[in-house]
Parts: sequence; structure tokens; C-alpha cells
Amino acid sequence: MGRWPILGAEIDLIQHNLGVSRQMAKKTIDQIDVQDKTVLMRVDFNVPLDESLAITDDRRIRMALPSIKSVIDRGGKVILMSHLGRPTGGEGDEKYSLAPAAKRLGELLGSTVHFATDTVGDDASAKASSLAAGEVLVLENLRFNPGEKKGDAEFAGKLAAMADAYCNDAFGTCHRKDASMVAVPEAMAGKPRVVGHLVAKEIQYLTDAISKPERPFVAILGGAKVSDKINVINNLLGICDAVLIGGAMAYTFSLASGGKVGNSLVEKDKVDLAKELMAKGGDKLQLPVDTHCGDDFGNIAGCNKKVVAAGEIPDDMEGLDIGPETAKKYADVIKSAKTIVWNGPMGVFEKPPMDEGTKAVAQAIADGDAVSIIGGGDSAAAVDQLGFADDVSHVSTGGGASLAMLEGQAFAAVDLLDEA
Ligand SMILES: Nc1ncnc2c1ncn2[C@@H]1O[C@H](COP(=O)(O)OP(=O)(O)OP(=O)(O)O)[C@@H](O)[C@H]1O
Ligand SMILES: O=C(O)[C@H](O)COP(=O)(O)O
Ligand SMILES: [Mg+2]
Repeated sequence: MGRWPILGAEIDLIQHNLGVSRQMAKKTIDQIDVQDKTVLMRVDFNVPLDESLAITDDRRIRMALPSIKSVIDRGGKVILMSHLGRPTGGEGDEKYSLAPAAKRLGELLGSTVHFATDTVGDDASAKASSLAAGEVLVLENLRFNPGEKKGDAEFAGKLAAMADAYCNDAFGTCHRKDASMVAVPEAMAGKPRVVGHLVAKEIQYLTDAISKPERPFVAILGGAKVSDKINVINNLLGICDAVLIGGAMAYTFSLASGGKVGNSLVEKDKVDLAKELMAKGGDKLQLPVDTHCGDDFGNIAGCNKKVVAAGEIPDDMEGLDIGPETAKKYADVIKSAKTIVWNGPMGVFEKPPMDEGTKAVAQAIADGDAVSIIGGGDSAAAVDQLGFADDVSHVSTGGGASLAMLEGQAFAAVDLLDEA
């Protein structure tokens, strides 16, 4: 691991962008008068749920508490809005309800939290207008309304009309331009539009940590959102010294190098991009050398499983984790790093033994002495569940959002808010 090339121009660009769009001080929720006022607060309650719809990691809810308390403790009313998952508008969407998140919030606050079964319909309007000072209402999943993803102005106008002020405390969603992130605050021009504690804290931490990273700077990328996150690799190659690939992302690369991927999750339309990235990345882009695969995703504990060389996954099997050789190879790189950004588990960590790759990476971070930032709903759940949360420097609530920051992307959802 002797070579750590740095592309100075790309670093300058990132630092420039971080400097311009992140360090502009925004007005915070604590700085506005909320007594008897209604605050419409966008939070990211997109929490991981198990098959019985129990929340497996409530970090995103806990991290929103300071902003919610800031309003209710000062005699204000809070209407919370969030998305959960990616409902398609068809059968089975019930599993994306925010009802479990509203219930958990009530437990954490130790008070009744009202829940509306719609977002801009009769139930939401009735419950919003009867809200008393110090009370909280959670609206149903914003993405049940197609207007949310489309940034629809009419949908946004109805949400905006419910409140006297807007607060963005949804760090995990700050890279999105959904209606609740951009069109709603736009529709509330003239009323206070502020950031919450979580957004302020995350942006500050990530700006400080990644604007001048101590080197070697290693990025670890995995998880399931391949088409969302594969594009970021191009930029990561410019600013990091090594980029380690795991999770489902790995199989698109395998396909690009002519390997056999069986039934693995792949994005065929990203194969050309994967080829370009491999050519650009050279040794810096590190791919798995072996894969732990299985023949039944629905029954991982009981199915046939075996470790094969990367690119040799049998036709009736799928890749579910990095193999032990890859874990060892990645652990060596991680232990010599000084800054680490990790988004996306190395495998299906929810189902042992496919948690082994993720565990090995987490252990290597714990054994090393790098500043480590783990981002993402499921990645945060993984480090918590595997017992490593205290060994990382910062567990960010944003996966895609922290990667977007790393790219130096501007957040329209933050830029349009009031300045302090
Ligand atoms: N080989 C694989 N095949 C299928 N799913 C995988 C594989 N490896 C990891 N996963 C799944 O990826 C999911 C997490 O990916 P995701 O990209 O959502 O990460 P995240 O940390 O939640 O980031 P974000 O906050 O951006 O969603 C986990 O549920 C895990 O089971
Ligand atoms: O989990 C996340 O990264 C955020 O909640 C955003 O979700 P999305 O990727 O579905 O927009
Ligand atoms: Mg996720």
C-alpha cells in the first residue's frame, strides 16, 4: 500500500464547494419564536424495519428529538413529515406506513403523538387544526402521494398552508429535491424557514472532517442502492486514496469484467459505467476477490451456501456477502487509513452468516485509528447491531446525503433556508 495519488484539482473543487455552500450560517429552530405557532418539520424517519414492521434502529428518530423538543418545550405545535422507503403506489405499500415511527416517537417523548392516516387529506387537516400547544402530529408517508417525488407545487402548497414556519431536520434526505424538501419551503417564502439541530450538526461535522482529510483517505461503498451510488465512485476516485467496493454494487463490476453473477442483484445498464470506472480507478478501485453466496434469499439461514471466487457465482445462487479473502484484504487497507467514509453494508448483514463481511470491516475500523464516518440508515443499524457504534468517530444519519457532501454537491434544500 505504498501509493496514494492525490488529484489536487478535484480536491480544490470539493473544498471550494464545501466552503461556499456549507459554511453559510443558517437560522436554526432555536432562533425563531414558536409560542402558539405551528412548525412544519421535515424529518427523515426512513428507519429500517424487520418483517413484522418492528423498527430495528431508531437512531433517525432519536436524532430528531432536540429539534422537536425545542418547539414543544417553548409552547409550539409540531407537524412532522417524512418518507419511508420507496413505495410504488401498488399492493404491499402498507408496509411503508409511518405509524410505527410515530408510535416510537411517542415512547421517546413520553407523551401522546397524533398520527394522520394521510398527508394533505381530511384526517391531516382535522388533526392539524385541533393540535394544541406542545403537541406533535406525524403525517403518513409523503411518498404515498406521487406529488412528493415530482416536487409538485399543488401538493407542496397544501402542506405549506398547514403551518407558520418550516424546519428542515432531515439530513438523510438533504440531497433530494422532493416537494417537502424544496417546493414546500419555497411555498412558505415570507415565513421563517430554518434548519434543525441534526442538519446543522451533521453538515458541520462532515464539512470539518472531509474538507481536509488526513491521508490515507479510504471510502468503503456497499449496500443495495447501486444505481444511486455507483455514480459517486467517479468523484471518490478523485478525492480518496482507495475505494473499496462490497454489497450488491460488486456484482455489476463483476458482470462488467465478464464474470458470472448468477441471480445476484445487478444493474445491467450500469455495466458500461462500471467498465469506465475500473479503467479510471486502476489499483485504487478495489473489488472483492471472493463472494459468499446462497441459493435462497428468503431463507438465508437454511439455504445452501458457499464461498466462490469473484465472478464465479453459480447460476442458481446469488452473492450475499464479500468472502473471507476480501474481508482480509479490505481490513489491511482500512487499518492503514487515517480517514474513512463508509456507506452501505458489505452484505445482507441482517441475516447471519451474511453479516461476516460487514463485521470484519467494522472490526478493522475499530482496530485502526482513523477518523471514521459511517453513513446511512442501514449502515448505522449494522454498526449498532454488530456492537461497533462506540468504535467509530461519527455515525451519520445520511448515507446518500453524506456521499453527496463528499462530492461537494450543493443542497438546494438547505441553501434556500433563511440565513442567521
Ligand atoms: N449482496 C447483496 N445483495 C442484496 N442486498 C444486499 C447485498 N449487500 C447488502 N445488501 C443490502 O443493502 C441494504 C442497505 O443498502 P443501502 O444502500 O440502503 O445502505 P444505507 O446504509 O441504508 O444507505 P442509505 O441511507 O443511503 O439508504 C441492506 O438492507 C442489505 O441487506
Ligand atoms: O435512506 C436514505 O438515504 C434517505 O432516507 C433517502 O432515501 P431515498 O434514497 O429513498 O431518497
Ligand atoms: Mg438504506
